[in-house]
Amino acid sequence: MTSVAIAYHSGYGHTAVLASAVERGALEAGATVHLINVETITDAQWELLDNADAIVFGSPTYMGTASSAFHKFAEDSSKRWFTHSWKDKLAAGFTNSASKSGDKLNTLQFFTVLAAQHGMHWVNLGLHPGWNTSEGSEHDINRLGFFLGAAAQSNNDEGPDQVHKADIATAEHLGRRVAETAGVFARAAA
Ligand SMILES: Cc1cc2nc3c(=O)[nH]c(=O)nc-3n(C[C@H](O)[C@H](O)[C@H](O)COP(=O)(O)O)c2cc1C
Repeated sequence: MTSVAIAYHSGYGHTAVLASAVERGALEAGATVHLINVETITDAQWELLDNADAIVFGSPTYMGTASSAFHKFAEDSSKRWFTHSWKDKLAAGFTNSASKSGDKLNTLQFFTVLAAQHGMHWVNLGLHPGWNTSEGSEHDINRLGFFLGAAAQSNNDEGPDQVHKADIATAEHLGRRVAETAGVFARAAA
């Protein structure tokens, strides 16, 4: 069985809803999943990351990049960088912000650079863009048309219970895809 860890931060709960969706998707695909809030990460949870086949990074987009709590986690991960202990794990990512764009791409790109610094292999979203034809709608999966990872948009005046269903479905897809890809890598290595 493959192991997927989700290392995420959420200041106000919206990104946490997406983290749970990634978890559901990975569970559906048969992985063992560990959901880890990086703001309160413990030594035991660092070990779960060390033992995972894949780590999915998740953060809200704050001021055009990942949150400061996520950046602290990224800096703290430099201890693993020294020993290359996350090398050849899979990595993927998701983010959420109030605006349709909101500069979320920069957050996903930051995750890819973090993954590359660790020598990890990036798993992209693997979906065509939704909501980009006359017959498309905001209910399409991948409605915001990202490729690098799962991106969500949550209105500033609504709570986590209103996170868009299409964005939740997109995050579930990412979880499934990461778990399935981890299975492919595990079989190839066996
Ligand atoms: C400090 C701060 C900076 C933000 N910067 C952005 C931004 O750059 N782009 C954007 O679209 N939304 C921005 N937002 C809105 C958040 O991304 C949005 O409220 C998101 O749903 C918060 O996720 P969370 O509930 O998981 O913390 C910002 C919010 C805060 C608190």
